[in-house]
Parts: sequence; structure tokens; C-alpha cells
Amino acid sequence: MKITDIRFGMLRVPLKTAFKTALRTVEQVEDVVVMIHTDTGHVGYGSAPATAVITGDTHGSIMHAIRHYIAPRLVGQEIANLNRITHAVQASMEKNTSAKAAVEIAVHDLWGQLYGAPLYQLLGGGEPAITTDITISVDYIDKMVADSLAAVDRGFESLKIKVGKDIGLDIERTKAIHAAVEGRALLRLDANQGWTAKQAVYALQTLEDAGVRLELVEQPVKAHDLEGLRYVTERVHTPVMADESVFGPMEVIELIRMRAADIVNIKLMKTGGISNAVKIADICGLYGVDCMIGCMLESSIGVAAAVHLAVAKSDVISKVDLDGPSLCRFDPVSSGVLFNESEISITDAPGLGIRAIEGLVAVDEPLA
Ligand SMILES: C[C@H](N)C(=O)N[C@@H](CCC(=O)O)C(=O)O
Ligand SMILES: [Mg+2]
Repeated sequence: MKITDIRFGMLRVPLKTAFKTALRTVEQVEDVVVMIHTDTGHVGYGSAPATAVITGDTHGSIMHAIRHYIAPRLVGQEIANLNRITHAVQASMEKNTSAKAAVEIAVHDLWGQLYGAPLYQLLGGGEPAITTDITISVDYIDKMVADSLAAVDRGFESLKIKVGKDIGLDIERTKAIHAAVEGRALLRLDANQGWTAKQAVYALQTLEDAGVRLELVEQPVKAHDLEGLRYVTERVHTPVMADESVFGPMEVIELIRMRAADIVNIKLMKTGGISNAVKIADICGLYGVDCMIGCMLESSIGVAAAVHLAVAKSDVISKVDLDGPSLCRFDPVSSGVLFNESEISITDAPGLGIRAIEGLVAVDEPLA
């Protein structure tokens, strides 16, 4: 099975409610879909959103990077030589992790199709079912409480509460949600870099003193501020998770060396795909550092790949934030991963098992 061509499409899916974080507000998922064609007629699917505020990638940069830097190294390659392909993807250029991720996802989809097995089985196997949390966007307190109660009624037992806009309000937001759902859901906070280290310590100690037990706090300080992250980690009981601070394996090694955080959030769009995500899980496994598997606001194509990885690496990945599809009004993708609110399961379909993508708009430009 040899790669012959790489084509693009755009997939847009409206959200149930606006997705609001300290970094951005979004009304719909907008993914570049990558389709890798082969000489056997098999097509592999991958996708990437443009999370410019986190990765620096835009739809234009994703397609440009694939078209001009990645694709020329892949056309003609045998899918059976997976490591050679992922190495070529990673060596093609610096950064551009979303483009690399979309391509690696599609290549892994084909790898599964080549061997007639769902991807998670080739990555090491596991129980093909996981449970995700759901994100509660940062908003007025009443709206966040109502959204949290609705999520709990939908069966979510873990809420990822977005904060990081205003330290005083963030404390009130968290207290109000805690009071409303106490005992019915675990609470995770994600400040998306919105606090200073001192503010984070103040907020978390205030919540701890008030008896608000948090499962973890994610990325309280700026991405580049590893010292600040360590400052927080050393001063609070709440486990601290690094998200925007760590993209690839080298950054994770540095984070562990500095003891800057307790948990690592692995996202394919930050790692540049599955090969580096596996490396990060293995590094964290060696050092006994717990991991979350996360996603950007993205469609169920890329999230499906993350589900396969989470199942295969469940010894290290104990926390799941793969709620992209649950935040959408509908799922236009029929695949081997079934998203049913908090419960996600995988069928026996080979690769990612993608059968149809409704509303996919082809981007008709030649590769070169
Ligand atoms: C969607 C997921 N729950 C999430 O919050 N992901 C990111 C933000 C991604 C985005 O802005 O698209 C996170 O910070 O964890
Ligand atoms: Mg985060």
C-alpha cells in the first residue's frame, strides 16, 4: 500500500453553545480534513483545527505545510514502513504540529487498514471503552452553574471548568459550581494561562481552605513560564497539570526534570501526532507521571485517533478530556469510534473505521 496523493477538505460543525476560554471564543468546529490516497484505493483520514492561540497554526498554514513540506516526502512511501513515514513527517520542518498531526493520523488510519485491525490494537491493545469529561465554558456564574447541572444530568461525572478571566470571579464561579454539583461530579479547572503564579496560588489556596476539592488545575500560568508553574505546584495541594507549556517529548522531559507539574496533558495537535504522543506517554510512564489525553475544539476524526491512543496507553493515561464531539450539535463523521456523551467506545473496524463525512467541502488545489 503506497501513498499516491494527499487531498484536503474543510469540515464545519456548529456547537451546542459557544466555547469560551481565557484565550478565545468559538462558535463552531472548523477542521482541515486530510485524505491520503494510496495505490490500493484505500484512503486514510486525518484532521486538524486551527488553534492559532495555542499552536500558532491556521487553516492556511496547515495546508501549506502539508502541501509544500510534508507531502513531497511521503508520496511513494509504503504504509508498512510506518516509522520511516512518521520520521519523515517530524523531520519535514520545525513546529507546525497540527499539520504533522493531521498527516500522522491519516497514516495511522491506513496502517490499521493495511493490517485489518482497529488502530488501538496495533498500538498495544486494551479495553475499547473510555469515559470523558465535558468542558464548561467560562461565562456568567449563573450560566456556568446551569451548564454544569445540565452536563451532570447528561451523565458527565467529570467537569472541566474554564476559568482564567478574573481571579475573584473565578473563585466565585468555582465555589458556585461546587455547591451546585457537590458529590455528583469531579471538578477540573483549566485557566488556559490566565493567571499569574501568585494569583494561582491565592485562588487555589482559597478554594482549598473553603473545602472545594478539585481533581486538578490545568495550565494556571503562561505557557513559557515553567518557573511559575513550579511555583504553583510547590505551594498547593491540588494537582497541577501542564497543557500549553508542553508540546513534544523534549519539553516533557524538561518539565519532569524541573518538577514543574504533577500531570501532563497530551494532545495530538501539540505533539505533532501519534508517534510523539506515544513517546510522551512512555516517558511519563517511566517517571510515574500521570497523563491526561486532551483535544482541541475539533471534530471526531482527530478525536477518534486520540481515543485509540488513550485505550492503548491506559496504563499511563488515566484522565480523558475528549469532549470535542459532545460539544457539537451533531457528529457528521461515521467512524469506528462511537461517541455517546461521556461514554466512548471503539468497534472492530480497521484503522479509524471512517465510512462517511457529511458536509465535507473539498479544497481543490493540486499538491504542488
Ligand atoms: C476541547 C477541550 N476540552 C479543551 O478545552 N481543549 C483545550 C482548548 C482548545 C481550544 O481552544 O480549541 C484546552 O485548553 O484544554
Ligand atoms: Mg487546557
